[in-house]
Amino acid sequence: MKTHTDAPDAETAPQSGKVDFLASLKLVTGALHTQRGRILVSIGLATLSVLLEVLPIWVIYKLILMITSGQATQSAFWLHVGLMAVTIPVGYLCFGLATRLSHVTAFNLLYGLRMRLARHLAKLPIGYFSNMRSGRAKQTMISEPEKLELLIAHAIPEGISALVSWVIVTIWLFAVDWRMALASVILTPVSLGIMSLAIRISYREASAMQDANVKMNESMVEFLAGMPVIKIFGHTHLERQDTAKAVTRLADVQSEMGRAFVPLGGTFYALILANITVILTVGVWLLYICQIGLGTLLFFVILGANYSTPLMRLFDLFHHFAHISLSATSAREVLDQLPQHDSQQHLPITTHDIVFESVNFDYGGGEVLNDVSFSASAGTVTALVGPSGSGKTTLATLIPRFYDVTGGRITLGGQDVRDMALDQLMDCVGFVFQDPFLFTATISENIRYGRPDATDDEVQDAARAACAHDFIMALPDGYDTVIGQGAQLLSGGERQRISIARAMIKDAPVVILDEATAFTDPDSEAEIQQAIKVLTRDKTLIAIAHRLHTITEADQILVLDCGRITERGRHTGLLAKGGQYARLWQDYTLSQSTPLRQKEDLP
Ligand SMILES: Nc1ncnc2c1ncn2[C@@H]1O[C@H](COP(=O)(O)OP(=O)(O)OP(=O)(O)O)[C@@H](O)[C@H]1O
Repeated sequence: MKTHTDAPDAETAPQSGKVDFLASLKLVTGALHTQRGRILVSIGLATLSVLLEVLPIWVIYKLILMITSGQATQSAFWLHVGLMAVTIPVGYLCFGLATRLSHVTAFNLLYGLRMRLARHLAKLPIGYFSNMRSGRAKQTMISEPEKLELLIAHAIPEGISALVSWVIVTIWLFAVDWRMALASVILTPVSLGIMSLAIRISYREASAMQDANVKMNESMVEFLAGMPVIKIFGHTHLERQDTAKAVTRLADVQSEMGRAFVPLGGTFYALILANITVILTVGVWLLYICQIGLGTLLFFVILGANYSTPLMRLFDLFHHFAHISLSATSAREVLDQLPQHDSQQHLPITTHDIVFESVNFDYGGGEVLNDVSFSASAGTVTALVGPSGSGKTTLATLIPRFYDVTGGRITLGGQDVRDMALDQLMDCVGFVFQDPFLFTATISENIRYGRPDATDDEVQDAARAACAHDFIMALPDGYDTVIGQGAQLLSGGERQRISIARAMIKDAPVVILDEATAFTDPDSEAEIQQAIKVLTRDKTLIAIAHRLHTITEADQILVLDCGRITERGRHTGLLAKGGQYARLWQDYTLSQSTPLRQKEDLP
């Protein structure tokens, strides 16, 4: 029997630490062709803008030549001034248009990449997410793709135009006077050498920097999420938190990078500035020996001094490349994760019984379920009980394939759940989680999540059946009240009832309840039990229960211990047997009648 294994550990998967120089480009090449026209126009405009930037220097050179040779006329003077007056704003206009186009391209590609990541993540097995900390997830989805903006919006148009204009200007300089041109470029090989060393250092440090960044992100998210615990245990001093260590580590890595990088950057800029000294020395000497005129000297002083400006742009862009490539690598690694196997075959199912056949399962750290076999007939109630950690939730989550079994098989209506199309399986199964998750949306949108085409009346009927209608109507905007993070906060019991309403509206033939009444108060528990009876009428119900009085009428009770079924039967039969269930029941009834503090405990 084939098994479909879960994804590798997400904590390590997206962070290989290796820098693939072309990773960023490879990541977007598929989408780049859709934006090819925009990119080419943007590069063309950026190049034109750089050339228009140096054109006024040529105009000044021509003017000086005219004046020094006594050929200057008023009309020629105004023509040249007019040309300068046009080229400067046109150059800026071209640069503005190039930037606008490159940003539109970048945002389109980023949108596409994020959608690709989100769609791909939705296809990955749940195991991938349970190993992923929210700080890292945020980094992969939000911060890392953001860095590609620098590549697409700046590096491609500005980098390519800088390179092109640098080559053109070099040729131009040599065309005017090869000796002066040589003086202008003599320091360039040293500058390029320093640039390549700086890029190599930045590639070496980028990995440590990204790692420190991710750790700080994770730590910050945890720090904020754990604030109530931090406060109650008096750990509010940041110095005592791991967060402080993560922040310090990032600062250390940044300083280390600065220490390695700043001297190189400084030398690079100093050499660029030193260019003028060489040009002036050679130029004044050539002027002195009458080899060049004043116009040529001025031309080289102005153009030669600016000659390295494109190099400075490249230097600024290139030292970000390592970070961009690492971000692209981690996004690539997410996209390379194998999606959960989906047969995409809608198999014929006439009944909705669930059968576990010698099921084994482990999360990767030892067996959690061992040789579990049972059959839950359609329309019956199967209760799972057992000590904490015995594997009840794990067993239940295998049915909708949150994880795939590592041995044996699970069938629904006679079909292996792995052979069914995922959407068919999901249509068959409703799940009420122990800690229900509600989206930041209105209450009716949250309930309608169970069936998007449900009418308002159906949403209200489901809420009534889940005993949620009354408290919803008492909220400021009733069913239109926005709930979730940063909005109207609900109690645990209220959230649970909304999630029951959501499951009710889905009306799936198999329902799994993971301690669905855990947060309900005694007054509403009876009502919710009644609602659950309505929800699960004629359905195959698998219910995990710690509150054992809720499952006394179950058709079968499975007692789990250390991942094995140790007892099975009905409530009365299991009590009469006097085994593990009887002991659990005794402990449960005792805990229900024991006050938090006995009278004799009081001082
Ligand atoms: N995502 C996970 N990754 C690794 N181990 C896990 C994961 N979820 C649960 N486990 C382990 O599997 C075992 C069974 O856990 P499970 O949550 O299924 O037990 P349970 O009987 O439902 O417990 P409880 O009654 O406390 O909810 C435990 O040892 C637990 O630590």
